[in-house]
Amino acid sequence: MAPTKYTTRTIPRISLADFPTRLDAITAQLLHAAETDGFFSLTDTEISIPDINAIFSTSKSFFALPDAIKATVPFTHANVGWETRSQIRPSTGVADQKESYQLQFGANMSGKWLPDAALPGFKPSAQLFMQKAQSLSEKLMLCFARGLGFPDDFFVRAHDSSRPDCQSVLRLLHYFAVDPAAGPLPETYYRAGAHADWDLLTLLFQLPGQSGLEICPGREVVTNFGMGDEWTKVDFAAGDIVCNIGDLLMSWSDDRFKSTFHRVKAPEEEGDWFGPRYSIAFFNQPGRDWAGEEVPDGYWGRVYEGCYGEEF
Ligand SMILES: O=C(O)CCC(=O)C(=O)O
Ligand SMILES: [Fe+2]
Repeated sequence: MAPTKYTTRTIPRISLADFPTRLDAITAQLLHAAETDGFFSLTDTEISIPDINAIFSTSKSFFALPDAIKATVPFTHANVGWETRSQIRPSTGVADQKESYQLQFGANMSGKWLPDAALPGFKPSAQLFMQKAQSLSEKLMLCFARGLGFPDDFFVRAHDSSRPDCQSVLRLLHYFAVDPAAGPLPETYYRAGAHADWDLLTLLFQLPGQSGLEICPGREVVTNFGMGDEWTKVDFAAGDIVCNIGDLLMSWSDDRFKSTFHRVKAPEEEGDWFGPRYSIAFFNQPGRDWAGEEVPDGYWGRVYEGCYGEEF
């Protein structure tokens, strides 16, 4: 594989400490990050390192099950369930080298939880973490709504997790180990091929040492999916939550905020992480019945078509 060209970009690290009293300052920092590289990391959030460790051990216990059991909760296009080596990215034309299990809050999960006997405690642990991710996301939604001059609860209502048709997703991810002795990997082998997320906003939980996440901001992309452009390895401290703007917030902000290409590169160079890689994404996606009726006057004409809940 042609070696990747790397460049340094500073990914802002934003503290959410004293959120209610520092709301304006935090909003200004979030807006700056959203307007530049579209990626930032959060520290001092309500999600603690023990919370993150707990969900990673819950996730690992799921992936350790035999495929025959995981296959009893198969992926469907409602974006729930388990898949393995099946997500084909337009950037690579082949499936990502991973398995994932997608969980939602609402009716789409019917039949997609394993029975408790198969994995005791999995469902309450996952649901508790989803509530925490939702609550943190709502803080960011408030800031972005203010920044855009929308009503404070504009994004929160569209992404309300109590809507029966809420589409937000917790995605547990497991990228397979690579044997460094097995020789060079095929050119198309990525753990996750380059893509932008199509949601409002993504929270990414990563384990220190399990590198691979890289970004390439859209305004600097001149080759297909940025494959030949300069990438930046995402660095983060233990407990930090890496966040990125999705296509929906880019469109709702009239392109002011940037949805950025990112990928998980296959390990190939010294210093890369060849072992199994676990990560967790929380995708904020509007309820299927949300139809944009709450967009403030004067704003709607500038927002792209095709960003109603049903179309996601
Ligand atoms: O695993 C990661 O670090 C990134 C995952 C990701 O970008 C995605 O699932 O959309
Ligand atoms: Fe992504």
